[in-house]
Amino acid sequence: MIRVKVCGTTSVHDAVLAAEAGADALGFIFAPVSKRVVTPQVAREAGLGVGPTVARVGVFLNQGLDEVLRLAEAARVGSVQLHGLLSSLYVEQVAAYYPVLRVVRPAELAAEADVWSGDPRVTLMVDAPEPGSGHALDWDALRAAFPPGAWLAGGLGPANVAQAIETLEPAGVDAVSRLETRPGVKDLAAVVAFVRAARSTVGPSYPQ
Ligand SMILES: O=C(O)c1ccccc1N[C@@H]1O[C@H](COP(=O)(O)O)[C@@H](O)[C@H]1O
Repeated sequence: MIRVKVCGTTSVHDAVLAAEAGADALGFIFAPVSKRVVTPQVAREAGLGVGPTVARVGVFLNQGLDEVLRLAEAARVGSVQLHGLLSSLYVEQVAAYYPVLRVVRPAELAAEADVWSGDPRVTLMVDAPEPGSGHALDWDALRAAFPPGAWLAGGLGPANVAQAIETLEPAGVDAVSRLETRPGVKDLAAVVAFVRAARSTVGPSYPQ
């Protein structure tokens, strides 16, 4: 079944709404440059508010290893999502502590898929070059290179997520900017519609 992640959660209130809407995972952005940055304390409280079945993911952009591990621990997230220009060694070091969603641009996909193929600690997520911008990718152009088991992000929302899933059969989808009334504040109707639209698809045809 397709996994649905709602990213950019900045309050306990929005975390609970997304969980009740059926999200499998919530993303908490710890990149200081983001308009959706959240403190580890709020992320931790939000995690306690949604119960044990909703995964919590810490999201980072070009941040040092110590900072990633410190914030992830303080927030009690279960996995981390790594954006940016990062060496394989760095990703390995983080993966020694947390399962990693390694975010790559379409141009980097083939090389990164080679590096991480068969490594259960690292799952690829394909996103637009500027994370959190709401720009959708050209899914048809990605079709040949999209690896089984990879996740998809980039400009996904209620109106296009089903089409994206049907085209690429990702293992999971992730969105933020099309699910907001303003940066960092969730639009409940959009979150509900996004989860529903993603679930309306049949999901990946390969074994998970
Ligand atoms: O949204 C942000 O501000 C952000 C900042 C730093 C790293 C990641 C960020 N968001 C991620 O962007 C993608 C897709 O966003 P969108 O749906 O296209 O707006 C998603 O993976 C977010 O986790």
